Amino acid sequence: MKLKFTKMHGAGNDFVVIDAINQHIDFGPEEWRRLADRRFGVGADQILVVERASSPGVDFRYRIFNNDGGEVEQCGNGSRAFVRFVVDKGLTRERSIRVETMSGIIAPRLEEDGKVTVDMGAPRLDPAGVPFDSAGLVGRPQGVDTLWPLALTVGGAEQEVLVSVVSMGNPHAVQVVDDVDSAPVAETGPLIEHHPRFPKRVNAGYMQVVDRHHIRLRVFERGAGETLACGTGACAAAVAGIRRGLLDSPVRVSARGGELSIAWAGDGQPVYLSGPAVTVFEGEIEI
Ligand SMILES: N[C@H](CCC[C@H](N)C(=O)O)C(=O)O
Repeated sequence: MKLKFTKMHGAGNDFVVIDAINQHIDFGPEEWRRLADRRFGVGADQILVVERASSPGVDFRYRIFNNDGGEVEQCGNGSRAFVRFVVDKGLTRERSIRVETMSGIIAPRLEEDGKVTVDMGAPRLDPAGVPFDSAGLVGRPQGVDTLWPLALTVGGAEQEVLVSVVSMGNPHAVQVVDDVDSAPVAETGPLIEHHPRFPKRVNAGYMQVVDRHHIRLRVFERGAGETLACGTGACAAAVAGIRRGLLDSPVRVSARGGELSIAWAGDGQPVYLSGPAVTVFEGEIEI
């Protein structure tokens, strides 16, 4: 079939966005994976599929597929691209939208300056909520957060990495590093992503604290590898840093692809993510 799509990015985290309201899409994981492939398809970190909502009081539903074709619960940068898309396509006249995702309702808002702020909902930090298997592990209390030791085998040598586990609807394991540029993201990112203690795999965050209101962040994403920015990863890192007493809200997050801003008022409160959403080109592909 001929498929119309829009190529977008949020701070360098790139997407293929599909209008599934005006196009009938009946793809499986293989088609999503081929569409996201950077050689055999259009290429993107994630595919975003825009549908009419099925629940009352909600405007849209959007589904998220990683580069590996797997459907996932949440995408922070994607939620901003989604808003830019539905406004630019005239699918809504609203600027504040309630949208249903696999992990619940989020509320993005298109600001006058073109940035988008998203109420990403409240984080979960209990292992069952992530999901994370903490059986037999002794957590290391750090402030009001707990650090969990992950045993990794890197180059044949055993090492232990201490991570905060946070769910933003999707799972994150965040560690503090001295310098993100020299952090072993390529070596340990895949090992953390596939660690047996994360039954649904996990996004691996590497956070460098610049000051109490600023971090540098790299994320090896579940199902996509290292991306230039990760919205939910930025939320998870800011939450972990605030709970550990290392950061104060708001937190400026410098990713390799651009700047994001996170605000969080503490336990049980929603995390607000702000940042850019850019349309790169429109296209059509036979798939
Ligand atoms: N790789 C993520 C989904 C995309 C999240 C990221 N692109 C964002 O902006 O939040 C996962 O498997 O949970």
